Amino acid sequence: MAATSMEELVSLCKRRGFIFQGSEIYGGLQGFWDYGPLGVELKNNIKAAWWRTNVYERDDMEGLDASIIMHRLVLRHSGHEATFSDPMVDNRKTKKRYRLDHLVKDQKADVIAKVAEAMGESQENLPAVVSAMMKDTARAETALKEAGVRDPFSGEVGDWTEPRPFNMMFKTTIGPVADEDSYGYLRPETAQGIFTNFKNVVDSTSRRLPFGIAQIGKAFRNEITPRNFIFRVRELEQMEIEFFCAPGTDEEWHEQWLRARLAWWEAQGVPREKIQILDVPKEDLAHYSKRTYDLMYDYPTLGFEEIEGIANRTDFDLGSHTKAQGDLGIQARVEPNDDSVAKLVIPHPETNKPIVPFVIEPSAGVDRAMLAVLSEAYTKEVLENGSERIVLKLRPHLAPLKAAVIPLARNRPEIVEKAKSVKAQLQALGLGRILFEDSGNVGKAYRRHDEVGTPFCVTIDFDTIGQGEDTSLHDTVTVRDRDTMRQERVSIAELSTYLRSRLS
Ligand SMILES: Nc1ncnc2c1ncn2[C@@H]1O[C@H](COP(=O)(O)OP(=O)(O)OP(=O)(O)O)[C@@H](O)[C@H]1O
Repeated sequence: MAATSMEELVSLCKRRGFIFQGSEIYGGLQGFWDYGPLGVELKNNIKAAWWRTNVYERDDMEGLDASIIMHRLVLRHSGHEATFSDPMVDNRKTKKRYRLDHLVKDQKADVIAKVAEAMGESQENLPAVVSAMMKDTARAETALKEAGVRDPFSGEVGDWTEPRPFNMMFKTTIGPVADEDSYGYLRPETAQGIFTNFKNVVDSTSRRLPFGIAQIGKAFRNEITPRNFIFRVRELEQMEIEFFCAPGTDEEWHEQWLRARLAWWEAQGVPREKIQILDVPKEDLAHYSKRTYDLMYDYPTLGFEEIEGIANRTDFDLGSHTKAQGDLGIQARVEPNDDSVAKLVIPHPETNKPIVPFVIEPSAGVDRAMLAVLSEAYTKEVLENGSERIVLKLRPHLAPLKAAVIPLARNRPEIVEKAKSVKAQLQALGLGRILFEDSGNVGKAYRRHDEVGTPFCVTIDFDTIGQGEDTSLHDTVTVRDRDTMRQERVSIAELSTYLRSRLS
């Protein structure tokens, strides 16, 4: 089972401390979210699972953590200054601003058909319609008005401007003097830090082709209309791999990474049938891409939307950032670069001649991963007594809390002390966070831990301390399983092995 609406996820996340609105006590800041006590654990677990699979379990990968603020020349030569933009349109009446493709997509079918017809494109191919609008913006303005495109804010037909490109990078001044040259950018993707460090990593690790560099970190995009909870945010986190290979082997590596990434999503509880592979049509490809597979996950309420892009970026990036471009046989069309001081080459595995390698880039969003994982885990069950329970059936390695240790009576020091010592014993296993939970009401604690996906609740009672009716239960605890709700009596001596085998 999975969540059926975004609202139930939003509500659970707020109620249980996964995700809060950023700057909430001052009215909130649109497109920014804060991860609460359980959110930070789930997020860390997702990132750790990704790092384990893509760095530790492979022999052809290195890790990196590059800085967020980058030299403006990096983003100039990457192409972002010129092209990292979304089409934007304003409604003069409401002063609201929209991303053109989102605005058109959200209209009624007959309105979309009229816009498409005016632009001479098929209504089935929205990217083509939008691209035609950006090529002939005067015609686009007329098309928006004549088709009766409504403003989602007011519900009324808008007085639309000509659409224009809006650059999504956040600019910031660096240092105490704000002059023309003292600005940099917050990176809009982590990838550029990998390209600019290519030579450093090769020189310091003696890597040869094929090999990759992995990075997890924040990226910033001034999205025109951030929306749908953490699906489209302005401060996001990415898990990116740039995998370098010899030209001619790129297509095979692209396929291999597609398979590897689908397997990873499945291991996080996101089943194969909930992901569609979009082989992005040639006309919609980013300027650097030879081919891109977008993995589209079936989000509640939203439907199939991108969770990860796997792009063949050819030799465009390193070719754009290298010096001596003319000597290197670069295949992509790159802009001249007179600023770079490094030659970004590596020996060809067969000829040993220095080449600019091709790049395969699997790029996934942490926030969108979190939403998918939460959505898949979200389960509503009707119990035998007719009551309903919400349970997050997260894979144990992702669960924010691995176990809760609950003293049955919080006013009995022997029970509380025993519970604390059991908590310390389990915490020392290094499986993740174990919670000491003395809220007093075991039934309520079970409910709460079902909702946040804690795989096991361990209860310490009078039997545990040898004061129950059955003295043979001395030094045993009750372990309740989240999914089956079955309770088992387990001796404290065996508890570590019991939990370790079920949690790892
Ligand atoms: N604004 C955002 N909010 C949350 N995650 C994002 C955002 N933009 C990108 N991502 C994540 O980063 C990944 C790689 O970024 P990429 O540039 O390929 O996205 P994109 O094609 O611009 O996404 P979209 O078309 O949805 O704007 C995406 O698959 C997504 O998981």
